[in-house]
Amino acid sequence: MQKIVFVGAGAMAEAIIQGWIEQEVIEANNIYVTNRSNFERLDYLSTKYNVEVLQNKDQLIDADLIVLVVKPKDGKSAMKAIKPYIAENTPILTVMAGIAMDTVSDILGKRSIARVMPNTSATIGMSASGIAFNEYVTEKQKKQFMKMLDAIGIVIEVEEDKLHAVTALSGSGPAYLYYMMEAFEKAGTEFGLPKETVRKLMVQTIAGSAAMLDRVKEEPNELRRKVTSPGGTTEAGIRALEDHQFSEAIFECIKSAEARSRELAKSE
Ligand SMILES: NC(=O)C1=CN([C@@H]2O[C@H](COP(=O)(O)OP(=O)(O)OC[C@H]3O[C@@H](n4cnc5c(N)ncnc54)[C@H](OP(=O)(O)O)[C@@H]3O)[C@@H](O)[C@H]2O)C=CC1
Ligand SMILES: O=C(O)[C@@H]1CCC=N1
Repeated sequence: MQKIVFVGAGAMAEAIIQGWIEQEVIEANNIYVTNRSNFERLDYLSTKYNVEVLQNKDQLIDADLIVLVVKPKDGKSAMKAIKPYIAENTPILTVMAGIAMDTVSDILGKRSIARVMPNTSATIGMSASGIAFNEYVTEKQKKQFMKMLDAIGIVIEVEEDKLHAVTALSGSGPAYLYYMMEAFEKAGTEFGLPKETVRKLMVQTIAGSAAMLDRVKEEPNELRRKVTSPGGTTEAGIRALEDHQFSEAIFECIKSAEARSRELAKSE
């Protein structure tokens, strides 16, 4: 990849840019960034990561890849604005939640399109991404896309329709876990521990539990059973979670996010 242009320069663009640079997917000076109007933000990215700022749209013509990473509501206008300047066969990687690849090709023309749902842990090479491809993506391009996404975490190919579920689970997922951390920190400090102590204990507990699930190949309920002594503390804690409909709350969380992703797809 010689030249990648990011259309959109917000949180997710930065996460991917940082990940690609750190994982040496592409050299910083081959990455170009553009946005709608926030020039300070472009300055910040160019100073922090040594990426180039797109000076005018004529520079889109020789891009090897265009990454669309604007909010879904801005997707159509962003695509219409670049359409007259891009080459006929430049592949597109769209990171926009809820916008179908058909919508992208309706505006930008028939071409190779990959649609990915990463998450912000791409920043540290730990994204969990789902990806779908349209019919114009060649096997060679598919391999290239998979390699690029693999460099910033793990990537799993799914049918495009299933990206709504991926968005609800792993796209939004970091926010749920940060929300849970906020609750642990609030509870832990109320019981007399310094916030920093609670953070260290819980970060390690979450990382350790995730690593156990990944490595020991046992089901979550089996691992849970091994922690739960009859009549002990864990049992008391789990009972309180059940009393407060923990499983139902998680189900509603995923259901609401998945439904919202579908709504966004309809409204765009
Ligand atoms: N944040 C996350 O955790 C994840 C986000 N996503 C998806 O990534 C996309 C971007 O999200 P995020 O980075 O959080 O959003 P941000 O609001 O942080 O960034 C949006 C960017 O889009 C730019 N923009 C808006 N309109 C245009 C336009 N017409 N032309 C060029 N650039 C434009 C904005 O520029 P300006 O500031 O100048 O207005 C800004 O740089 C969304 O579709 C989201 O669904 C996917 C997975 C995870
Ligand atoms: O909240 C959102 O809409 C985006 C998609 C996944 C994470 N953030």
